[in-house]
Order: sequence, then C-alpha cells, then structure tokens
Amino acid sequence: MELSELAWYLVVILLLLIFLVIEYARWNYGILEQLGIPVVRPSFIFGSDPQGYRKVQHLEDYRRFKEFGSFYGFYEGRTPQVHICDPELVKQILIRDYDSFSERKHFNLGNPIANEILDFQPEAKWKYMRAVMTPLFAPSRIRLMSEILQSITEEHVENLKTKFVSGSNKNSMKFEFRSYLGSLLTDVIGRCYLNITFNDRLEPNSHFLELLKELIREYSDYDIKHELVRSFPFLTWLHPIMPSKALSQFKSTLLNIITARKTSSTSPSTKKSNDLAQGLHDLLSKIDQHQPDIKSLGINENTAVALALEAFLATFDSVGNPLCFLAYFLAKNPQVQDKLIKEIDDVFGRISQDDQKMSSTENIFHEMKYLQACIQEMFRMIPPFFRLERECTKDWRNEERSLSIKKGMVVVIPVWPLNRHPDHYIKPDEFIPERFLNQENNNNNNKTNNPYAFATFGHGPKNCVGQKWSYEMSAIIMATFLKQFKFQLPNNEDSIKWKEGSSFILKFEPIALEIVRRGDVHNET
Ligand code: HEM
Repeated sequence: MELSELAWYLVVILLLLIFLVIEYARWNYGILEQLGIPVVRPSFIFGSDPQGYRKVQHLEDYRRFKEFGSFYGFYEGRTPQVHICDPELVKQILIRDYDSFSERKHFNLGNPIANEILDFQPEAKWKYMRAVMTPLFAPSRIRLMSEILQSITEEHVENLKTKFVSGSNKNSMKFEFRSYLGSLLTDVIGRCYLNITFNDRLEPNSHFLELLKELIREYSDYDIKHELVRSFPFLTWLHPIMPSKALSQFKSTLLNIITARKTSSTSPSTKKSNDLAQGLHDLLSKIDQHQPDIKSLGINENTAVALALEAFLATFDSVGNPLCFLAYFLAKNPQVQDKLIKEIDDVFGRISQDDQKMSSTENIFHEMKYLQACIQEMFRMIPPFFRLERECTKDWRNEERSLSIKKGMVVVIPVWPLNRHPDHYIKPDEFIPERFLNQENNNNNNKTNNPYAFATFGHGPKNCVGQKWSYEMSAIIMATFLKQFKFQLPNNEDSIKWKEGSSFILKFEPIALEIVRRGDVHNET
C-alpha cells in the first residue's frame, strides 16, 4: 500500500469517527420538538446550555421559566429533558402518576460508594434501603435528637459568648455563620447519629469537619468536563462527581466507628440505641450473614456507607446553607428580626427554666409560630437542592395541557422558579414570613396555598426522609442563637455572590455578617 493511499484511509477513518461522535452527541435532537413543546434551542453538540458551567444555574432556571413558561424542553447534553414548574403537573408526576415516574435518572457517579447513593438505586433496592432509613427519622427519634441538639446548640452559643469577652469589641463582631454552623452540625452528626463526641470538635479544623468540607467541595465544583460527560456519558471516569480519596477516608472512619460500637454492644451493660449508627450496624450484620434478599438486591458495605454519606452531607450542607440565608434575611429586615426575637423571648419567658427542662424541646419550639413562618419562608426562597429529577418509565400524557412525555425522557422540576411562581406568591422574590402565618384564612400575602408550589423537599414516595428533622434543627438552632445574639449587615454591605456551574446544589461565597450580643436577658428569668 502506498503512503498516499494509507493517508487517505486514515483521513476517511478519522472523518468517519468525527461523524459518529457528532451523530452520537446529537442523536436525540428533535425528539422534544416533535412533542410540540417549546424547546431551549440546542447548540451543535453540547445540548441546550453548552456554557452551563459558567452560569449560575438556578438563576438560569428562573430566566427560562420567565421566557418559556411552566414547561419547556431542554437538552442536557444529549439527554432530552422536560422542565416543569406547574404545581398541578408537579403533583401529578411526583404523586398521582408515580408509576410512570418512579425512578430517578441513573448515571455513573464514577465511584463505587457514590454509585450506591439511595436516590439513584433501582426501585426494589431503593424500597429496601428507604425502609432502613425511615425509622431513623421517625417522630420518636426526632424527639430524642431534638433534646441532644438543644444542648449542643447551647454549648456552642456559650462558647461563642466567650469570644466576645476575650475579643476587642465587646458588643459586636464580624461573623462567618457558615463556619460556625459547620462545627455545630458536625457535632450533630457525631452525637445525634453516631452517639459519639469527636475529640477535636470545637477546633475550627477538626478532622471530620475537614472531611465533610472536602466531600462537599468536590461534589459541587463543576467544570467544563462536566459538560463533556453530559454529551458523552461513557467518559464519566474523566470527571467522577465525588473525590475518591475523601470517600475512602470517609468509609474507613465510619466503619471504625461502627466496629467500635459492635465491640461495645456485645457487653450486656450497653443499651441499644436506635440511631443511625445502629441502623447501619444492623444492616452490615445482615450483609455479613449473606442474607438472600440483601444479596439479590446487590446491597453491600458501600450501600450502607452511602446511606450515612447522604444523611451527613444533607445535614451539613442542606441545613447549614439555608440557615445562613435566614441570618442574612434577618439582618436585612431588622423589623422581622425584632418581631422574631420578641416571640422567642416571650415563649422562653413564659416557660420558666424548670418547665423548660420538663417540657419537650419540640413543644417549646412549636409554640414559636413566627419562627416556623420564617423557616418556611427561608426554605421557599432557598431550596438547597434546586432541581428534582425523575425518569419517565412509561409514555405519559396530560390532555389538559397537551403535554406528552416519552419513556426514557427525564423530567426536571426547577424548584427555584416553582417556589417563586407568580400565580401563587405575591412579591415572590421578597422575604415575607407573614405569608405563612394563619394560612387557612389569610391569603393577603399569597395568592394560593397550593402545597405543590413548594418543592424544597420534593413530594411523594421519594420525598426527603429528613424533612421534619430539618425543620426541627433549623428552629432549635435559630431560636437558641437569637436568644443571645442578633444579626446585622456590616456597613450595610449587601451582596450575595452565587457560584457558577453547580447543577443541583446552591453554592455561594461566604456571606459577610456581624453579630451583636443581646445581653443575658434569659438568665435573669
Ligand atoms: C434543609 C435540608 C434538606 C433539604 C432541603 C433536603 C432536600 C431533599 C430533596 C429535594 C430530596 C429529593 C426529593 C425528591 O426527589 O422528591 C431529598 C432526598 C433525600 N433526603 Fe433530604 N434534604 C434535607 C435534609 C436532609 C436530611 C437532614 C437528611 C437525613 C439526615 C436527608 C435525607 C434524604 C434522603 C435519604 C433522601 C433520598 C430519599 C429517597 O430517594 O427516598 N435530607 N432531600
């Protein structure tokens, strides 16, 4: 074969390869248009948002909602998606027609532990694991954890008070609430879920805290490789979604804790506690015994580790982040903060210290109706997971809206615009806790009370297991903090800087705040 002939062959093969790659990336283009819904026009090969890693994605969702309305088509790389922000359709997809949308999109997260995360498991395995998780957040467990949480929060608040005494400024100081919450929530994970106290817990760089930060950082720092993987999913190995080193460190730390429990639980004096560590311990024992149902579902050690991983990250990040925004909203709206503080003082004032010990922690905080409304408004405005996803498992149609979704397509519910739907909320971009007071007969601030115009925790069988506990944590942490401190904006600086690229978790730069010490009003009662 002559050289020129070989060169021709190579050129043809190369062109053929390029053609196949392009065909592969564009394979599904046109499918959404055929359904007759408005579509965000795709680029040549990288789907509808080829520069997505450079944009703040939840704000993009809001912009598209304003441009296209309550549903529209979108190509995430090569995957056709239907984005839906209509509360009635949300209800139908997540609850009424669950059979047609029972799965989340399956994708390779590039690591054997990450691949076991509950959310992405096939239905039968998901059901089994969900049943392991649910009792760990049952009302009786939440009651117990609330008591522990209150004492943790009081301890952290006391510790913060000492910084005022030793600091140069006695009444106010710059304050990074997120890092304060980081060590508090690490303590919650230790004491409420694992029944242990981390030795270095009050140090800013505690080992476990650093590990959680590392897991979260990688989890959400997206880059251009992420876009590439969307168009060519077989390249996931190029861009694992979570860092393998931190994951294996997490696994060994967790298994050591569980093994220590195994050893101590053999002693007859040890009382069995039904916390998360116990749930994992029981599951691991069944895995060790090779129980047939566990084996057939493919449940292994990594499945148990992934369950803890999800609970820990949700506690650390999904509870911590909205609370930072609540602090910011309170600093920005001093009249709301004053009203809230008055309620907190009234309730604590009414219940004497002895009664506070007698009365369940839960009951005390449930008396704070304005606090509940502030928290509900915080979760409406700041949904830490800003997109829900379901895969269509059976062709589906809604006649009223003339909307068809085909098997294999992904439905995305963009929570940021849904929670701000102007048909349901008056002044949707403003922080107005009153909209959630006396809901039955007060529609002054909301146009409707449709529960599906709010999806921060999802809905239906696959909703968030930790929802109720997240409300409890938020209430206890905020009220205990506001008993002693107030938030304010430093020099009226007011800026939120969102991070670009994250495609389902809200990410932002630290929010500059100050705290002011309120004095020992409660200790005098
Ligand atoms: C503010 C805090 C939290 C928010 C906003 C939140 C939000 C969510 C959302 C949106 C989902 C998906 C729901 C759906 O697809 O319909 C979810 C699922 C889940 N959440 Fe949370 N979460 C929070 C805290 C927690 C906590 C504290 C835990 C446990 C300790 C937890 C455990 C889970 C689990 C296990 C799932 C998977 C449920 C399943 O697939 O069956 N979450 N969460």
